[in-house]
Formats: sequence, C-alpha cells, structure tokens
Amino acid sequence: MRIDVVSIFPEYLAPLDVSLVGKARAKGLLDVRLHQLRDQAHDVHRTVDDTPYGGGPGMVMKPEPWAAALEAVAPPDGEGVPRLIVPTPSGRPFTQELAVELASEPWLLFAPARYEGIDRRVIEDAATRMRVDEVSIGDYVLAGGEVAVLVMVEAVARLLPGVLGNAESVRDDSFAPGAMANLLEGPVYTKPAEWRGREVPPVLLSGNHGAIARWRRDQALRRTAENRPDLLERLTSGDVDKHDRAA
Ligand SMILES: N#Cc1c(-c2ccc3ccn(Cc4ccc(CN5CCOCC5)cc4)c3c2)n[nH]c1N
Repeated sequence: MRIDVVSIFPEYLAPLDVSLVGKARAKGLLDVRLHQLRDQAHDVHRTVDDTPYGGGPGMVMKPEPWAAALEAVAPPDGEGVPRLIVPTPSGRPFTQELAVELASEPWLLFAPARYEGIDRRVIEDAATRMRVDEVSIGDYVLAGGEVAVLVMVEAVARLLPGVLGNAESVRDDSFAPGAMANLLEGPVYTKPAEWRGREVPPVLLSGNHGAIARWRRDQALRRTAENRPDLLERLTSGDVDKHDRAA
C-alpha cells in the first residue's frame, strides 16, 4: 500500500517512522510519502490560507495550493488513482469497518487541513477524479487533521498482511467478526502471579482453555455493559443470554 499525506506540518507525521508503521515501511509493506503543502504556494510568504467568504471565525485554506499539491501527488494523467481521505469534524465516523475497507485500497491520499478547513471547491474538484471520503475520528474538536491521519494510518496499517507478527492478531479485535465481535477487551494479566497482594484470576492459570474463553467473554460483556452499553444493542439476543445482560 502507498500512503501520501499533504500537510503544512509534515513533521507532525514523524510518528509514522516508528513502531508498527515504521516497521511496516522498513519491510516494504507500506510506502509512506509526506508532502509540504507550502511547496505549492508560490508567493513570497507561501500563503495557504485566507479570510472566509461570508465572514466568520478563523481562516480557510486556499484552493490553489491544495489543488496543485493533490495533482502533484496524483497527476490527472498519471498511473492509478488514490482514494482521498479528508479528516474533518463534520465527516463520517472513522470505524473499524472503515479501517478494514481502507486496508484493501492500493493507494490512500490524506489531506489533513488546518485553520477552518479547505475551500469546498477543492473537495468537489477532486471528487471528479477520485473517490473522496470526509472522515471524523471522534466527537471532539481538534486543531487540525494530522492527528486523525496518525490514527487512521495506524488502524489501517495493522490490518495489512504481514504487519502484525504471528503473536499478535487482528482476529481478536473488539470490532472484528467472531465470538468477541462488538465487545470491548476484558482485563489482561502477565507475570508475576501475585503482585502487591493482588493475584491473577485462578482460571487464567488453570490451563482449562474452555473455562478461560468463557471467563474472558464474561469479562468482555461486563466491561462492554459498563463502558459501552450501546455496543450491546448490536448483539443479537442469541449472542447474549438474559443472565449475561443482567450481569
Ligand atoms: N478527523 C477529525 C477531527 C477534527 C479536525 C479535522 C481536520 C481539521 C482541519 C482544521 N480543523 C480545526 C477545526 C476545528 C473546528 C471546526 C468547526 N468550526 C465551525 C465554526 O466555528 C468554529 C469551529 C473547523 C476546523 C480540523 C479538525 N476535529 N475533530 C475531529 N474528530
């Protein structure tokens, strides 16, 4: 997979050089390219923003630099077309389902804006050439889209074949299909078996894999009921018997 990111703060994306994504890049599983939007602003101050038509707070990102930057990355007559992802507070929710969908794309182009966002005409113009998704990573307000790009790239990268080692697996992800689908992870433990007077739940030391699986599901149901009761609504009645619900 190729990932391009256009930003006025490409240094914000430095974490894409480390850990899981960094290793995936080193293994050649991911080709991440960062681009400075200001390189496409040719006035002496390399201006990328201006006042909003109609008034209102803040500044809006000018169309010309963005159009030039997107076309520099993906020339209209070039090979292949990326899927353009535009982080925005007003976007569709970024979910595990969308991460799975994006993980199947050969080329993603992220356009994290700053200020009050990008002139709408940039999105409309790009949509004549490529698929555009306006996406929000959550119901809170950030100062720009770079953090959202870090979130989305990590969520997508870990789904790519070969990125997670055998020891880790996306199979057990909270939101992956299967017995624990739509349940939050339960508690995890490691050595020592007793620490500051607190013991590891004996079932986890029992070697009884059936009992351990049942205990883990029960813990996941409890945690989900406590922190995300909305997710329990997604489970069919057959998944959760009345006893579990009451637990
Ligand atoms: N993904 C994601 C995000 C973002 C996000 C993503 C991209 C950009 C680019 C600029 N910003 C700042 C910004 C904040 C608020 C507003 C709304 N305005 C309406 C008029 O009153 C002032 C406020 C606009 C722009 C961004 C924020 N925030 N939260 C998420 N989950």
